Amino acid sequence: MESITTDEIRLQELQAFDETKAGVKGLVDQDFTNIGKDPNARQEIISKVREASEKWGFFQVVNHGIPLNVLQDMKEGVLRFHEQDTEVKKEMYSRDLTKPLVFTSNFDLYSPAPLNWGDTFAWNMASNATKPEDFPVVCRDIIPEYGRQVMKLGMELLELLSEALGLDPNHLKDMDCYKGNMLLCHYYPTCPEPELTMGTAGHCDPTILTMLLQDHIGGLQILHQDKWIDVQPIPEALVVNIGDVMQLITNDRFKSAEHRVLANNIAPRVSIACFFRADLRSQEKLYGPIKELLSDDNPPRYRETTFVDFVTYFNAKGLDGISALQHFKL
Ligand SMILES: O=C(O)CCC(=O)C(=O)O
Ligand SMILES: [Fe+2]
Repeated sequence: MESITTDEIRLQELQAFDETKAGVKGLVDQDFTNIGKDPNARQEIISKVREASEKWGFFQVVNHGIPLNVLQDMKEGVLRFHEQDTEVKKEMYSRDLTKPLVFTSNFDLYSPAPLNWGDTFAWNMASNATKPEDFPVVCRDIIPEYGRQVMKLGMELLELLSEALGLDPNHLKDMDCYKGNMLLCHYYPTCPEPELTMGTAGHCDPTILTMLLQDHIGGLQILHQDKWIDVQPIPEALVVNIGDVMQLITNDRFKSAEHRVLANNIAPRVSIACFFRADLRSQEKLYGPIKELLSDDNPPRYRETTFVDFVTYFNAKGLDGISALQHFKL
């Protein structure tokens, strides 16, 4: 099996935090040197991934093999895109998120939920309709390069997560959990009255998993045991969170963690989310609790759905604070 051979991976569990300040105090730092060379090291990573996915639904990965300069260039490229003149950006403006490349604002503009303070440039990575010259000139090289690297790392993670569930390493990949991936390049402008709104209101992701690169500004928080906890920026880290569809197919074993982004009046913030999901154009594949994980003591808690039905329901509902999973419960 292909595995990480040269790069160390350390997972930083969001484990110890200062409850009084509701911030992450000491991240427990696990050194995963030799993941590819040493089977014991790999097993140790798998057990850390399992623990974090069951308990938090969130973890940060460092020494993952994506070079720091690629992460840096990506954040700068996305900032350059969003800081262009509106006249330039409006060429790409659309509310149709199925297009290969779109610039949009408030995906849930017409839903009843409150509006969020942010814009997004989205790339449907699976669409082979995107030609290199279609990418905006200010980030033409870095977006596909980052996309390639984050996909590669994500495929490794799908293997680790499959193994963490006691399944064959290829199980999640064989379920096509990556064939409709989307890269969401967010920009949260400085907000004059941040107490009146949110960058992104509390939500879980309509994904299998999400891999997020955030800049140094901060504002991302996760809800854990009724407290909002800051996910402090680490320049070389990627934040991984379990999505709703992963919670559904693991029959609640892995947790889809609610998270939000605060608006701020200090500086604009950039983040890039890679949504791992199945191809939304496919109406055939059904996603329900994985049979191998079920037993008499663990009967299915959700009905089967197509990925597109899940996402359509999620988008129509908007970020109203109610889990989309409720709708799919048996
Ligand atoms: O901007 C962030 O840090 C998070 C974005 C997010 O939650 C999302 O794209 O689903
Ligand atoms: Fe999210």
